[in-house]
Amino acid sequence: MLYLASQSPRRRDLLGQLGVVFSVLDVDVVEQRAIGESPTDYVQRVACDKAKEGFASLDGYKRTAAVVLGADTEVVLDGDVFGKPSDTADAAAMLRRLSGRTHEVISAVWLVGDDREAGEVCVSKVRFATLDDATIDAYVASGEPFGKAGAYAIQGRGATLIEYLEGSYSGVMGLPLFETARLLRNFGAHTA
Ligand SMILES: Cc1cn([C@H]2C[C@H](O)[C@@H](COP(=O)(O)OP(=O)(O)OP(=O)(O)O)O2)c(=O)[nH]c1=O
Repeated sequence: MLYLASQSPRRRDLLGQLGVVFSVLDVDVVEQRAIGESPTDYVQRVACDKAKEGFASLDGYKRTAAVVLGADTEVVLDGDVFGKPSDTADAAAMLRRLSGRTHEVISAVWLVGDDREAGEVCVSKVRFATLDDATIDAYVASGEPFGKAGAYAIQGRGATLIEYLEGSYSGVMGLPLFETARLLRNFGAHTA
């Protein structure tokens, strides 16, 4: 049985696109980058922690045949990791920094089974248009930035801020589907 350890509605929709049957587990992992931890190591670790916490939440008898998927997505600019904005000012500050620049979006997917684990990382580049204060304020006021790494959603109005994307659209949205499908296949997890 495949489980998705995530509260993100985007990840549910994206995993559904693969045609796999899965159940959702609610996990609540503390996302805190350790001192000296690289952005990639951090994203991988958090994805792995989510999958492990999901696996640990299963009743013992369900664990034998279980595969739990955890994922994490962060926006990285100049070595700084932008997670989900804490408030309006934080969201506006992130968008001001992303304005007119190219940043990376790192997404990791991790699978944890009874006695094994495997993961993949996907890095995409996103180029933002130069944004004036009025555009930033209006976008923040729309509410869309909240709950999204880097304070934008490529799948929403945020698309109007993006000049180009080099990489994986689904990866920026939170679950890189090419990598996820390959991982599930290699893991021997059932796909329909
Ligand atoms: C950059 C970007 C991020 N996001 C979202 C994907 C993730 O849901 C979120 C990054 O936060 P995450 O911590 O990766 O995920 P989450 O807290 O939403 O869900 P969970 O930990 O329960 O799996 O940002 C978009 O929806 N669109 C985008 O363009």
